[in-house]
Amino acid sequence: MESFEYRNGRLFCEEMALDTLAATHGTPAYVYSRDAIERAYLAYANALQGRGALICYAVKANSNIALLNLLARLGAGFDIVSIGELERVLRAGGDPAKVVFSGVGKQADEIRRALDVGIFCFNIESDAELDRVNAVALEAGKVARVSFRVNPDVDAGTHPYISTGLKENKFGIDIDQAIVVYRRAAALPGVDVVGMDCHIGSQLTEISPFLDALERLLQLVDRLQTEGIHISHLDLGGGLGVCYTDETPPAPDAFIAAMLERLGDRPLQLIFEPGRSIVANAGVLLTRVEFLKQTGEKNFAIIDAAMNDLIRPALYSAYQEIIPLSLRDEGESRHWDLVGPICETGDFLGKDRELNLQAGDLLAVCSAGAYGFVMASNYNSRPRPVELMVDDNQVFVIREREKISDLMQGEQLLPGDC
Ligand SMILES: Cc1ncc(COP(=O)(O)O)c(C=O)c1O
Ligand SMILES: N[C@@H](CCCC[NH3+])C(=O)O
Repeated sequence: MESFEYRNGRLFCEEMALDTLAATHGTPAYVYSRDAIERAYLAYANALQGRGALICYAVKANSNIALLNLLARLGAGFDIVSIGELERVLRAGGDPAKVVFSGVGKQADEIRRALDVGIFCFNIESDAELDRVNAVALEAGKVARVSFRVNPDVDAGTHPYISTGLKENKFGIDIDQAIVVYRRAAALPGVDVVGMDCHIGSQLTEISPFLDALERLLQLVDRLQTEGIHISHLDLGGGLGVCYTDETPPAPDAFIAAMLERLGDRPLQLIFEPGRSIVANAGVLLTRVEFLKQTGEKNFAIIDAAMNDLIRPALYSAYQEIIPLSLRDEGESRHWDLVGPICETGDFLGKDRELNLQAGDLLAVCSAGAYGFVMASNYNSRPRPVELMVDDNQVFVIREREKISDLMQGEQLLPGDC
């Protein structure tokens, strides 16, 4: 996390000391570094320069409109999976002509809205979805540009819950059946077949599964070409991993170079849909130690952030580093389970972490920029945290901390007489 570093024992995000932010804005708090986000995006953009490629940031990873706006200003396109995500992109100044629409269950009103604003392409995931897109487009007097998400049946070597490119997964169209769907689509009047896409999983730390998938897709592109079905773009999805602890995923430029080498001079426009690799290490979750509780068995540090704020540890047993905002010379380190106040045994952000702790200490849960706030909930009626964006020595509140009154918004008591 290059944009986060210790200076004289205090953890900084760019030019802002994080303990100062915690004092001003409270905890738990998500903090993002503008510089880190921009650098991560530019790593892709620079590696693809001159190729006419589209980098469609996967909005699901972190959908705050301030962050989307930063990426839109750099020229990013967006990968969306719902109309809510599309409206965020539009609100953030994103260009609809650079939007791809993924997801297995697009609804008719979502398709209609996406057609209205003129998105780049629908990434279709089934035969039935093709019929729906075709019907909605005809009804609207439009032609939808479509790509088919092919499931290439490759093992991404990642956590089973975030692996998506195996035959047993719900995603995409079986590569062996895809040709039939392409043929059918080519004859439908409401769609224009332009692309092929895949996304084989998330947090991949090796290049080889991507290359395997690409190989299989290219064979299909060639086969379609012999039948007169011309594919003009190839969307290779997202999935590049990041370092949470000791993983060594390829850097975006090495990953892109490997893909480009395999593609050679084929006249295919390339699309990527990175999410995690743009934002994960650009964010931290700040939390405060409320109590230390030592049982005969274990040492628990009860913190003010919980599984509702960051669910990855509970959901995937994901490991995220937890570090102090201020380093301490005196006292001794012990092994702690860092647990939240929620009434669930699974409510932990870290287990067995060696830390020198006292009650009141401030901590940062690292690599929290992706799949952090977006997966937060109000479980146990806990307001969701504030989101802050640091830009050099300035800080901006990009989403206010929720208030207790927000929690009951839209709820109604039953009439007194029933
Ligand atoms: C279709 C699609 N594209 C892109 C992404 C982004 O993936 P990642 O955050 O791993 O880059 C996802 C999520 O896994 C996805 O489902
Ligand atoms: N939410 C997951 C990744 C899922 C990716 C979405 N397709 C995570 O936190 O790792």
